Amino acid sequence: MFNVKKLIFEYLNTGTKVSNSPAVRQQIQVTNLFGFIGYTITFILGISALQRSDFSHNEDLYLGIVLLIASVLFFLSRIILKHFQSKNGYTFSANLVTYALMVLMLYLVITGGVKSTGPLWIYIVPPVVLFFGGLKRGLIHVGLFAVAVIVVMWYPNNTMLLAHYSDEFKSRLIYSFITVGMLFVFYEYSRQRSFKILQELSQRFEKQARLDPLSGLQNRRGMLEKLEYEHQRTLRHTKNMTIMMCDIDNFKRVNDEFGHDAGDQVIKEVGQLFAKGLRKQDTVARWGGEEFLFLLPETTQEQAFILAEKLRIKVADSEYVFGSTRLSVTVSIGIYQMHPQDSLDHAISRADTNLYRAKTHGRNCTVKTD
Ligand SMILES: Nc1nc2c(ncn2[C@@H]2O[C@H](COP(=O)(O)OP(=O)(O)OP(=O)(O)O)[C@@H](O)[C@H]2O)c(=O)[nH]1
Repeated sequence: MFNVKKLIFEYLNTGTKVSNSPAVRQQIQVTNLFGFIGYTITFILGISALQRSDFSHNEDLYLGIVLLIASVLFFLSRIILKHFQSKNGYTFSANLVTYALMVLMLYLVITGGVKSTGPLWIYIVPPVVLFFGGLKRGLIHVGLFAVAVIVVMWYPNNTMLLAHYSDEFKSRLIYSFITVGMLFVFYEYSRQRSFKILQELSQRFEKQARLDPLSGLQNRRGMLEKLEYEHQRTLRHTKNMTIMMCDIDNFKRVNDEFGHDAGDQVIKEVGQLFAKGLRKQDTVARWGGEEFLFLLPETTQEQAFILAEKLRIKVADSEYVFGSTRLSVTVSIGIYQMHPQDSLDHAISRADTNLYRAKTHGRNCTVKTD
């Protein structure tokens, strides 16, 4: 079945794969839309100008030819975008539309188009060039275009004009063009600013959604994403990967004896101590309550054991100060080195089993699979 909706969707999204940025993707969609409107309208107007001209040498013939050339250039921009699905392809395509449009508009101003109505089309220049070129380049293009129109219209003795315009028409045209241009510049500036603020906010929320507010470490969600990524990488490159599950011992007692706030402080400090003791490629996350999960890429369980013992001793040797209270805690750690056939759930549960064994061995110790 002929699916019009799908066809339109595919048409508008041609070339959008070149970028993950919603702003750039939107820009490409508008380029596609403008390209379509551009080449169909110029094509229709071009054909009707040719028909009017009866193919004899008059203004309509030239107008028709210029409009058809513009139509071909707009169509070409789409072909470039489709075949060179890259950032350079998009830039080239957008520049082609921008310059073809500006030259066409200037031609309409010079010749007057149909019965001197040609200049009325110039108002489409500001929105199109600002959208395609962005604020800075767009502003330069609008400015250059306005200067070109002024030069053409006010050149001594109207030497550059083929059409006749009254002085009132020329001045009103340029004033209104500058007003419309400035409004679009302001609109584009506000649009870009709002977009930037929204993007920053969304990035901040995205980051926060992966962080544990108490310890500042990754939370379960952030860690699961990292685990998934590392797991895939390890499988692809047949590398070692070890995980460690760690739990603060008798933590209930810390809460009961010193209060929940003191317990929170201990979780935070132990977390920071862990984070400081790791290499850049390792990750530690607060997995839940007083539990931490370590992800150690390219590490065997023997290497992990050395690290775990170092961290365990560091925690035990540290003093945690809460007001006038000084307390110490210990941790138990379960290690598991992943095998290629292991699922993540299986690996985590095996690390958990080793942690349980550490607890039953009297706590404050590290257990790996024998
Ligand atoms: N202060 C504080 N306490 C928490 C937090 N999350 C969990 N807890 C407490 O941690 C304690 C964990 O207790 P248990 O699971 O019995 O384990 P435990 O006392 O550490 O004993 P073992 O694990 O067997 O060594 C509970 O009292 C929880 O309320 C937290 O975010 N802050």
